[in-house]
Amino acid sequence: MSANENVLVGCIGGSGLYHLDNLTFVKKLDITTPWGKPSSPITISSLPSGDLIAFISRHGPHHTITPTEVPARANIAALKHIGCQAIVAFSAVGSLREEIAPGHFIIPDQIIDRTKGIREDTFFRGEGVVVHSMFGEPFSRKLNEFVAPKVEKILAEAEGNVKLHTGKTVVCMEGPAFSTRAESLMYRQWGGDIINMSVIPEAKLARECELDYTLICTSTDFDAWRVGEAPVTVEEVIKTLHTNAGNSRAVAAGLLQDVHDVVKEGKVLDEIKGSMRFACVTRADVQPEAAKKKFSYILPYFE
Ligand SMILES: CSC[C@H]1O[C@H](OP(=O)(O)O)[C@H](O)[C@@H]1O
Ligand SMILES: Nc1ncnc2[nH]cnc12
Repeated sequence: MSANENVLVGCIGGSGLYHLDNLTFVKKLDITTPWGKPSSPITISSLPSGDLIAFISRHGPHHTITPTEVPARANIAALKHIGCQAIVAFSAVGSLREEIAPGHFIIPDQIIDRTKGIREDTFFRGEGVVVHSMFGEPFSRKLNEFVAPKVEKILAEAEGNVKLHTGKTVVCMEGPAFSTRAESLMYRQWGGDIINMSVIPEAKLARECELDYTLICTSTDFDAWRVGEAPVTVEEVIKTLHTNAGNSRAVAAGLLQDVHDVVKEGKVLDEIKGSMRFACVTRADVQPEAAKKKFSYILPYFE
């Protein structure tokens, strides 16, 4: 790669966001990880400065992968393996709150996991090695705090003066069907503010790889909780998806250089980097060699 240096920042695009703007294409990487192939080839592009950014389309370039089937382990492992230290992911979400209107942006800081246990949500299962990552704060607090004011400023300058909400809780459901009214109302009582189908296991796997992970969400609908109004449909989601994707591209274009720079300086990494060093309960001398080799793809402690 005609690199200024490594690819330090990975970007994952969600529904409606299948490419980024204001970048110069460098190459596509067709990687196979020990956990299979990512959702899409990884597009490596350069920012105007020459610094490199990696991009993966979560549901594939033509949206052919369901939320349950997203190869999240391969996506995260591939980004880690090529040198990424931080991930800026995007997601289209439903709103569980009156004040979060379609079109608004949200950077959540908590997750309620309502997936059904059918997704591969850890690198450490079936390998004879027991690892427990810390996940009390599922997003990178420092990266969230770094990006929020920048996103707010970019949105204030964008058409429509789009609002940004921070400090919210995202519910992650299995799908693919949307929630029932009863579920939607229950999520509100639980403290959920927005809902999607993709933050789990992405956030867990990013943590297992010691990646700083932030999720920039765009609201597309009011889910199913508003009594007297029709529950969400794909038709409704698609109505706002296009505008939201345009705004997400503007956010990415205005944000990624700053994220790259702060990651390069090591400023946002001091909490999560190193967090897996003592997460393994299984003694090194009883860890199977094959497992160690596999894990060395994503973490230095198994080398
Ligand atoms: C198209 S509506 C449901 C779908 O949209 C969101 O995808 P993503 O998070 O990748 O933007 C949501 O999580 C569901 O997968
Ligand atoms: N209402 C909703 N529920 C789950 N995921 C979504 N993505 C966009 N809107 C959604």
